[in-house]
Amino acid sequence: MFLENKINTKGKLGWIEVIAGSMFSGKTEELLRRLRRAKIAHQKVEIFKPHIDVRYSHNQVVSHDENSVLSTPVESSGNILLLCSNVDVVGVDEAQFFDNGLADVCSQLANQGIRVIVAGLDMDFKGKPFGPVPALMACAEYVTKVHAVCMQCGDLAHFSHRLSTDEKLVMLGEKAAYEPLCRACYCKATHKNL
Ligand SMILES: Nc1ncnc2c1ncn2[C@@H]1O[C@H](COP(=O)(O)OP(=O)(O)O)[C@@H](O)[C@H]1O
Ligand SMILES: Cc1cn([C@H]2C[C@H](O)[C@@H](COP(=O)(O)O)O2)c(=O)[nH]c1=O
Ligand SMILES: [Zn+2]
Repeated sequence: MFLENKINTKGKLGWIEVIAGSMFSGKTEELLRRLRRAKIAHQKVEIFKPHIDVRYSHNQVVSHDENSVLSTPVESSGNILLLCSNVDVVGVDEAQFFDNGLADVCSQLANQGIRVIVAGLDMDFKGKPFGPVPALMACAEYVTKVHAVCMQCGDLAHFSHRLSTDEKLVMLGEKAAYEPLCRACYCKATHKNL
């Protein structure tokens, strides 16, 4: 389990944590757990999500188990910088939907002494790196890869298999639209060779 350092000990800078994995792997729950602990420690926390993520709520980060926290929807990563004065911890969910400036924004926040915790899909439904998440994983001090349970065989899953033939990169949805699969079951489902 991830245990946090103390914020800003002896004038040190902040840092970046990334929580990445497939759909249903517990990214949002882990993000909410870390943010809850920061609030218990009386740290000032701000939470952001991309404005296009209206799946459960316009202004809340919500997990598949319906745990939630208020958040600010933003149109671009640059808005996060503008909205982060006097903050100890910044949380970002659904990072895959942000622009490629997100890694730079998170680095700037960390350089200002802020702890930045980012959650997002590392791969899209085709198994390709998704948006700014891979770059963030490269810049982060701490990367936690979480896994779902494969809906076909029960192994660890790290692919998000789309159940429709829709080819759009961005298609919001949950269980009716996607299933988490392990590598073997994903290859079988998408007719890729092992
Ligand atoms: N196939 C699955 N594997 C793991 N968890 C699942 C699965 N299907 C539903 N869940 C539920 O989803 C929860 C994780 O939700 P959430 O944190 O929102 O995931 P993520 O943000 O990674 O999509 C789990 O605690 C579990 O109750
Ligand atoms: C794989 C994949 C997913 N999406 C969408 C589907 C959901 O709305 C979110 C992921 O949410 P979660 O909190 O990780 O469950 O992303 C997409 O638009 N395109 C994709 O390829
Ligand atoms: Zn499987």
